[in-house]
Amino acid sequence: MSDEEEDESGFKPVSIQNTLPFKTLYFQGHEIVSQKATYTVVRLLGEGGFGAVYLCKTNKGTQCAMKVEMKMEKRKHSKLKMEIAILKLVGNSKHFTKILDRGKREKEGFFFLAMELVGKSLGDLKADRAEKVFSFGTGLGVASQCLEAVEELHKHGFIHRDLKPANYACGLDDKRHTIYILDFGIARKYINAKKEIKTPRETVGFKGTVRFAPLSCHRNIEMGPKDDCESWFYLLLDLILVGGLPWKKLNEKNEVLLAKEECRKEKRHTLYTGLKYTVELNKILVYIDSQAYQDRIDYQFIYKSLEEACVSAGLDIDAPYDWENSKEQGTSKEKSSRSK
Ligand SMILES: Nc1ncnc2c1ncn2[C@@H]1O[C@H](COP(=O)(O)OP(=O)(O)OP(=O)(O)O)[C@@H](O)[C@H]1O
Repeated sequence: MSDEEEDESGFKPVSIQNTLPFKTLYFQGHEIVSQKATYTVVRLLGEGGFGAVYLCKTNKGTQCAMKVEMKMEKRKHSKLKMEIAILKLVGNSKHFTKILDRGKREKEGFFFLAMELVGKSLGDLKADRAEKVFSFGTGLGVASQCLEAVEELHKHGFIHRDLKPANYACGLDDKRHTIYILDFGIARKYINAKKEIKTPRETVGFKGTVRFAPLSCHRNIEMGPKDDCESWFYLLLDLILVGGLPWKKLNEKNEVLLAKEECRKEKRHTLYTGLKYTVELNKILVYIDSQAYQDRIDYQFIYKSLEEACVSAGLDIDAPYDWENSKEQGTSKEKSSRSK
């Protein structure tokens, strides 16, 4: 992420009036007042390295998710600033949460983003299942929507670089069949001001999550749209493989790289352990692996292959998802915090 990109965010914070220090936001009932609304913290939804996401209630009686990030002098790049820039750019796109409000508290040093509240993450939804994976039909249907979100992001000149089940969630109420993409903290612009693909840098540091990282990331090579597609493919397998990805139990980056490389050769079959309908899935991986940094992705080919895999299995890719068949509703971590 370059400084030039940070400037492109167009982030114009609105100052909010509140004098309580950042840490008190952790308490239920704490109020954040902006020019638009008063937000009351209901509960913590999740915490990251530099901030947290809260479930908030507005003075108009609606609910929203509020992401708060500490402003750190030493950090060059604000993750939240990047998230706001991307959400602004994609506008009302189906797979992205809408921005409701945003601002900055200069004195206490934090930024906030109030956004549309969504439901549980794919990681949490999967954990709710007895077998800890989705059914084949749900997995492929959900993965297809996950790719639509990535396609939209790529269309706007960004790559995500951290695709994984925890960074996607289902919607609430009548949006339970819609998948949302979250967390653009390490996204990168791969298109320059002239709308050309940026010249790849000679070497790039590791970014993202080891389990879902593409080969290029392990090898310190510049990532492009096809690398997001590779991470997306690991995500798809993670949603449906009962034993998880073959490198699930490995922690060391180089061991994981080796396992990913082996799955391209003699150990190909270990990628699909327990799956019955693998021809179309393997066709997708062959296609992704044939792409280079600068290539334009044929997303339609991938959607079509997913549909064909469902047809082979006698399933409808648009059928209701596993969680739509259960009555349970709720935002991320709600279940675990209720059961504590
Ligand atoms: N709009 C939203 N509605 C409901 N829950 C959300 C929303 N946005 C994020 N969350 C939840 O909040 C938690 C933290 O979200 P997210 O990963 O975006 O935060 P983060 O601080 O960037 O985390 P990290 O630093 O680990 O990447 C996750 O459990 C996520 O599902």
